[in-house]
Amino acid sequence: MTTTTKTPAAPGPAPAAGGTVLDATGVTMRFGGLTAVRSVDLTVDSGEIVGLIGPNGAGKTTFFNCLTGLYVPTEGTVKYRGKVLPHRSHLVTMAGVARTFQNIRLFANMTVLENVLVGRHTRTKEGLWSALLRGPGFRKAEQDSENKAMELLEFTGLAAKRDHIARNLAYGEQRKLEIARALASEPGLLLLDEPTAGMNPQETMATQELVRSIRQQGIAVLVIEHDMRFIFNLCDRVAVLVQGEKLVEGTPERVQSDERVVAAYLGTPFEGEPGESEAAEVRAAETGKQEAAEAGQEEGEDQ
Ligand SMILES: Nc1ncnc2c1ncn2[C@@H]1O[C@H](COP(=O)(O)OP(=O)(O)OP(=O)(O)O)[C@@H](O)[C@H]1O
Repeated sequence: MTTTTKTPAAPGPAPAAGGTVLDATGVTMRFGGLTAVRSVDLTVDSGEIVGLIGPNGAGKTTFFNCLTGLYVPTEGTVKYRGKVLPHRSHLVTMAGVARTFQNIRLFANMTVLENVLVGRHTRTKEGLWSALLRGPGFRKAEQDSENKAMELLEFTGLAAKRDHIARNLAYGEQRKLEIARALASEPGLLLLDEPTAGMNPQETMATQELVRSIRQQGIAVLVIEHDMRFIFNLCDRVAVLVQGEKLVEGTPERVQSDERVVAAYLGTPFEGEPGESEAAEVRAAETGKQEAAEAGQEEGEDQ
């Protein structure tokens, strides 16, 4: 995979320097009796790449879904540039937050270019009548959109495949196309859900470079990924979710050396882990039983 940066697209207005782009406060998501995300606070600042990691089932994708209007959080608020985001995914995209999905969601039978053009629909102003009449305004808007889509295909290294059918692309290219399509909506914040899943090491490296280039375009990035090397090489800050709760947040160095994070990944309970108090009670009871049994055995031996 190659990342072409020579003709960088200019996706959307560059965010003002500094400041908070995303501000999620107390986000909780319950499904019946299951609390998938519990009171999570997370910010992403302008120009930042923030990583969200955690073991399988930790609640990462559920949290993304709460941020992007797919789920209405049971509690909590999500603000983008100081404004509460609506609970509708297309309105969230219009507000300036775009995302990719863990399971690639392309229009499989459409061309690469068409997929990116679909991503531009939130930014095109031409109405239904203009489209039906195909007047000069519509044709100009269409040409502008195509130019922008082509810039994004150059940017992601897919320009040569513009007329290929999406389903025929290699897996890594499909992931890049998802990113190009998300960028087409001119976001100020891009959420990537496992962008390197299924990629080989070269593709993963190229994706790392692509994400850096996206940041250079003035777009903040929040990324979920299981590939720790990718996360720790790329991110300015990393937050760790475990059983729906934010366990640790900090620089990659700090997170990497936190013994609670290591324990969470190895499946070893640690002090303060959700459910640890119950586990401690069970251990105490087990120890008590064992001591009683040993005492009984000693008594027997003494007799
Ligand atoms: N729509 C839903 N209805 C009921 N339970 C759900 C729903 N979505 C997610 N869950 C549950 O919420 C928990 C968190 O799932 P989620 O997919 O967010 O975790 P994750 O950290 O993204 O996991 P992975 O890394 O494996 O993708 C899991 O127990 C999951 O089964």
